[in-house]
Amino acid sequence: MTPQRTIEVYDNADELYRAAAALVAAQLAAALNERGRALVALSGGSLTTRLYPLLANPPWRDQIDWGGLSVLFADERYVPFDDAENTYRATRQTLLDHVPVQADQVFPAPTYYRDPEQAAAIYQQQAAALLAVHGGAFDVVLLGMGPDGHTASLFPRYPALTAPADRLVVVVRDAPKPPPLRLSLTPAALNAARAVIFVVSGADKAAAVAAALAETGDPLDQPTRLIQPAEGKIYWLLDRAANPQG
Ligand SMILES: O=C1O[C@H](COP(=O)(O)O)[C@@H](O)[C@H](O)[C@H]1O
Repeated sequence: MTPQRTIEVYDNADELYRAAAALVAAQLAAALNERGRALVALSGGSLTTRLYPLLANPPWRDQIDWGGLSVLFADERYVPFDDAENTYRATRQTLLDHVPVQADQVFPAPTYYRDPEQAAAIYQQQAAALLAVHGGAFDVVLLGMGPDGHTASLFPRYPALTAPADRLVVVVRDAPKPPPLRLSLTPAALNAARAVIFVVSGADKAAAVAAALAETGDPLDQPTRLIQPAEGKIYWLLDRAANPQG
């Protein structure tokens, strides 16, 4: 089934991120209201500096019953928790340390294992267990996109794109964007979602947005096209600079 897709374009980045905060808060509030709990997968990069500080503050912070939330990461850079590149660290600094979420509600990717394959296996178990508790789906998967079209740590033409359907987490080696070693949820895992929200800002991403929204071309060249939650909705929130139509 093709998911329902909504594209919204905002005049500038400030408006984009405010709209994204409103949408994320509304989706999580609705899930919490309906089921008493919600599962979210968070991404890193610009979302940590632009979106998460908004969610950590009124009015959006007050719309979410944080006690019912479980938090996973769509991807993680394979660096220690105290490394400036670590997404869990950045997310704590800009969001999680500022909202009433307890440590046992947050599931950082365990990048402290010497063997990343072991870390991926453990993160896979955690993701599977959380999905089972949450009815088999994330309530919200929050994604960015790089100028090369990568999303989470799914880079064009990388083996992670064709991971078997029962794999939820993969190790990504030699990523073209540093740091080179990463963990990522797979397309199959990200597609187990009631809502996927892409938030994309900046003129350097307009060409990748055009390819992402196109119906033609090889999806392995454009990983975002593999994100098609059969039972969910997709939102593309763009600022005018990132919109291929301007
Ligand atoms: O490396 C990453 O890049 C993507 C996109 O980041 P952005 O800064 O261009 O928005 C991000 O979504 C992902 O989580 C991160 O690991």
